[in-house]
Amino acid sequence: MPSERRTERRRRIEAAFAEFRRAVASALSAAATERARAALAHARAVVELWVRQDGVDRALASRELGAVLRNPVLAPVLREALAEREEIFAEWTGRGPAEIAELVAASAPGAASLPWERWLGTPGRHDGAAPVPELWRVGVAAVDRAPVREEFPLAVPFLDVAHLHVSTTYESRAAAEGLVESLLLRVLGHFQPGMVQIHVWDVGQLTGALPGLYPLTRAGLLTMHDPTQLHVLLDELAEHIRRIHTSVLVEGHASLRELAAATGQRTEPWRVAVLFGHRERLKDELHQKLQRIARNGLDCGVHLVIVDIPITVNSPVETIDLVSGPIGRSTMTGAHATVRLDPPPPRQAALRASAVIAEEAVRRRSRVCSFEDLLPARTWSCRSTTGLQAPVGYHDGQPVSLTLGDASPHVLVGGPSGSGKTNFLYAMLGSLAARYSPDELELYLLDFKEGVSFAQFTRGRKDPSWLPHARLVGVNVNTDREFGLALLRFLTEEMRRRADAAKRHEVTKLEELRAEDPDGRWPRIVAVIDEFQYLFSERDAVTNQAVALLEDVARRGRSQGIHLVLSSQDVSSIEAFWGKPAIFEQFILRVALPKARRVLADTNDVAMELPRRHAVVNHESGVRLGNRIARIPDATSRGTFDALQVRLWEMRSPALEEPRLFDGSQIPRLTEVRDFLALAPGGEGPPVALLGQVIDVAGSAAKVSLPRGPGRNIAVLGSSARDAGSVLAAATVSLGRQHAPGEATFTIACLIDEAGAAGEQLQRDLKEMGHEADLLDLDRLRDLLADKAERITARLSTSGAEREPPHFLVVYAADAAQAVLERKEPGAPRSGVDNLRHVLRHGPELGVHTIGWWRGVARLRAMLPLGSTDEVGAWVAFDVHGQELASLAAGQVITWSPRARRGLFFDRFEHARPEVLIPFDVLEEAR
Ligand SMILES: Nc1ncnc2c1ncn2[C@@H]1O[C@H](COP(=O)(O)OP(=O)(O)OP(=O)(O)O)[C@@H](O)[C@H]1O
Repeated sequence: MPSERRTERRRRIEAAFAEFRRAVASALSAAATERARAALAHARAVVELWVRQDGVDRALASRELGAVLRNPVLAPVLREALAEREEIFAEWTGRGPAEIAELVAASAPGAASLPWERWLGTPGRHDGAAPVPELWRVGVAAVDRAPVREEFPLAVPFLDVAHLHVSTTYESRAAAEGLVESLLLRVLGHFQPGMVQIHVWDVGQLTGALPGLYPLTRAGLLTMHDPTQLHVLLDELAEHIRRIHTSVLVEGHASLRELAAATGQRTEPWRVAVLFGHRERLKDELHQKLQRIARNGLDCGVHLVIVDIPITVNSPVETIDLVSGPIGRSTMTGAHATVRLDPPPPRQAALRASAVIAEEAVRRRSRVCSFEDLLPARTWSCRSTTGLQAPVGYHDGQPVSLTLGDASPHVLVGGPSGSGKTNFLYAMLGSLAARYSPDELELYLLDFKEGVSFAQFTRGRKDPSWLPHARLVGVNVNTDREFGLALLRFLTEEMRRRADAAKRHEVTKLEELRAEDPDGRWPRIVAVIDEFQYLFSERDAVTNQAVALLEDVARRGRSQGIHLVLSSQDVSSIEAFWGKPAIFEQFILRVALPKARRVLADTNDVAMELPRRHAVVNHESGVRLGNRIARIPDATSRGTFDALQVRLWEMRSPALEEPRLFDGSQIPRLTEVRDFLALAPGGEGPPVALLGQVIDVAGSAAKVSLPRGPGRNIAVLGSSARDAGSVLAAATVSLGRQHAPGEATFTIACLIDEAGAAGEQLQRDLKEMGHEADLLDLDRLRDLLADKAERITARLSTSGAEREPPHFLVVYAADAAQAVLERKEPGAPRSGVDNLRHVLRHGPELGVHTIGWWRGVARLRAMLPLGSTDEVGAWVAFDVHGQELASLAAGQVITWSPRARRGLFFDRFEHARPEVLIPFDVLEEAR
């Protein structure tokens, strides 16, 4: 039945459809659940992403996201985010802010971080020598996402380490000005007035910025610059940076900070330039100038506070971006902390404080700076490794320093008589001596002035103190230019010693040597020669030698830490100086006193206008750009240098010896001379006769060695019985000191009455030493010579004759015997003169040495074999002119004009040329 089948089919179809719908429905419902699940997961993932992106606190704070987050369905996301944040901040919460607060308190002491109520109104005390605060407080900050909002102080690095860049919105500009004013008040409150100078430039206005600081303008501590003249300010700053590099940072220090750390003093004030812009880029040229200052300023104490001037700089800059009023961000705290600036001190308090600082600055500046002001807070705290630096005067209350080092090794000081050169030298020496200990600095001081202006440095009759740094002090030397040569020779010798030591350590400079040999004693040496033109006062050998030595010291002293200070009243006429560029070019540092001529460059006439008691200190070879004018305090009145000297003297090491004194007016005592005291019987080598003192730094004796060999006799020439007697006595007594009694024979012959007393004194002296000493008259001398000549002949003809003890024959006024000795006695083989010649010629080989005084060169020659002078190997001449002496010095030209109490000494075995001798004081002394 077809219809039943149809029905059945339909039912099956319907069932199949029903089944299909069910299946479809079921499939559809499953898909919906999955979708809902997926949607929830997606929603949570998205919310988590937002939370992670913005931070849970920001997300909760946001109206939309906050509502979403509070949906219970998303609770796990919030829970997890909060837990995670707690975990992340666990280290920070409670501890972090406290640690920062501690750090700020330590790095920003006093006015650098304390609330203004604690310090504002009192001028700062720090002079810049102590470490500068590393941070300066500007406000507080808090980490945006921290679970607990905890504020911590925000302090920024500033002086010496970073510039500050502030950018504002329209509504936060006032807050930025408050920030700058507060920061500067902190800086001004920390340092002594004058140590910080502020320059303000505001593109929009001539005045108006930083009103709380206005009173500072009175004292020149704040300068408002013309809005149209930014380039002038930038040029000034650039020039200042250049000057610091060329005249202050000259010893290899990279920055003023490093220099202050090395030397213990800060001589240059900081300069802070505050620039207010209006968010527009500067013109290229200005932008580049500013970039250069930013790049180089920090090392030279030049700091920028830039407000609203877009600039990219390649040097440390802290940035504060103010977004709304005092709220913003800083590079110090990063992108995740909000900064809130401290409110600035009330205007009236700021004005009062600025007025107090200005007053103090004016007071300090107008106060006549005293010698005391030149002295450092801590005596002997500076190191001279890289150079010497010391203030010598003041300009506007700021110290003006002088630097001796690689870049400015030597100083030339000039000024007419009475202009204050001596006073300047005292100020300089006092300032140096108070800073550097005697292990860091040695002084060699020579004064060619008539008078004794350097006598202060040595022990005096009333004042037993002496300057511990002084190793040599020369006074009354104006007639003996050789003292200058002696000093220069000593310096060249010392340069050689230092160069040798440097070579051994494979270095080239003193600075490196000190690093390689930290236990060695390598002080810098400052050698002062006052009125040095005396050295070159004649066209003679002394001048030539002085020029050569000076050139050497000037050129090589630089690297060996040896510095010359040459001072003169008339520098202009010193031909030997200006005619030798190799010398004067080394004198980079020039000091000109009022009306000094030629000390500075020819076109620089500033010294002509200089008031009394001032000096121009110029570290740039005298060019105008290098002028620094300083008022020099009184350093010579009682209670100034002398008081310092007593203090330093009391601090000296007990091992330190007194300085050697060159006193041209003093005659050295034989018995006090080191070389004499060192003599004793049984010494090694041949006996040595001491004739007097030569002019050298060691105070050495003029020595003649008397080995058994030809020519070893000594002649003293001249008419002065006193001087000749001194040489004869010194030679004989010193020989006596080297022989035990009986080991040598002494015979004294006194041929004129004038010398009688001296001969008798010498005999007594020898006897006191235990020696046999005959005192002969002319007749006995003739007999002795005859006898000696015969014995000498006999011994010469006997080979292997026994060695006899030495015999010293001392003859006063030997020429007086000529007439008598020339007479030939009947039956005698030779005349007395022949015998003398024989003794002079052959005696020394057999230990018979004659020490004789002849009252003139011709008189000596008359008693020597014709044409011969070989018998006289060593001589001292007193009032004899140079040309007469040529024959006794192998024909060399001798320029010598006799001077009172000075002899010329020559030992042809030892010397290339004669040298000056000071006879000893040998009288009235118990030996
Ligand atoms: N800066 C100063 N403050 C106070 N007194 C000073 C100062 N400079 C110099 N004098 C005084 O002026 C006088 C002359 O100074 P000083 O002797 O230093 O000059 P000088 O150039 O060395 O002169 P001369 O070459 O004639 O010796 C001295 O009495 C000195 O005390």
